[in-house]
Amino acid sequence: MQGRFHYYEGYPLWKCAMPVRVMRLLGATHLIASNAAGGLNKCYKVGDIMLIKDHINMLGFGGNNPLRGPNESRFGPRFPSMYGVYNKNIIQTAKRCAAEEGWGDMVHEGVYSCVGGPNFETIAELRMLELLGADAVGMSTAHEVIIATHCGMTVLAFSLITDMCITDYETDDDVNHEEVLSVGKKSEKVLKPFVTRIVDSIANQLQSKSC
Ligand SMILES: O=P(O)(O)O[C@H]1O[C@H](CO)[C@@H](O)[C@H]1O
Ligand SMILES: Nc1nc2[nH]cnc2c(=O)[nH]1
Repeated sequence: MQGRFHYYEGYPLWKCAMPVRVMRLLGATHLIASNAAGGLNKCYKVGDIMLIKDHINMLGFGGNNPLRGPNESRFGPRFPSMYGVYNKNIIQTAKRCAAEEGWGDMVHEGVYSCVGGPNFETIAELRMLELLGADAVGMSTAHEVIIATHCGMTVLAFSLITDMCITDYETDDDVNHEEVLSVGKKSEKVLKPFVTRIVDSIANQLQSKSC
């Protein structure tokens, strides 16, 4: 997909995530999701990549979930497990691909927190997310991953850290969407070969399994 639908645009979550079900029906078995996110982990730098090992779905705490409503059992069960959603083998594959390209130092593993947006978070909200164990924050991905997991897809997701979240009141720094877009654009030269390598590697693994 080029781009995605967001909750803040006014769509319900099931609609934001519907393209994932379409891809599944077309035969896709794996979802590779990417996003732009603000870095909460102080070890991260702008332009780094965070392989998502787990998420905190802030929208879900309030009962807003893409699976809300009658369960479509042709896709999956009513109460899907969310343990091991982010496939550990593929995370290792992605790390290996990064190391082979010499990008090992800029690739981390962390927890993504999904908020509703469209406003960026307050400093107090960011501090809370940090306390909860989040390493990065954004306004997407969790609902797509829930839908992919429900219908049995294998998931890799990663965040491009486009800005570092501000968690102190003594700064004049600010966050803005232009910065997010510009870091995204600049990182294309890393992200394209990174994803291509991962896809090749997954395809090779699948092929050798089927032999
Ligand atoms: O998560 P993606 O769609 O990559 O984009 C992130 O960047 C936008 C904010 O600048 C928000 O849409 C946020 O979710
Ligand atoms: N703080 C913050 N930075 C971002 N960069 C991209 N998305 C986000 C977000 O949701 N919050």
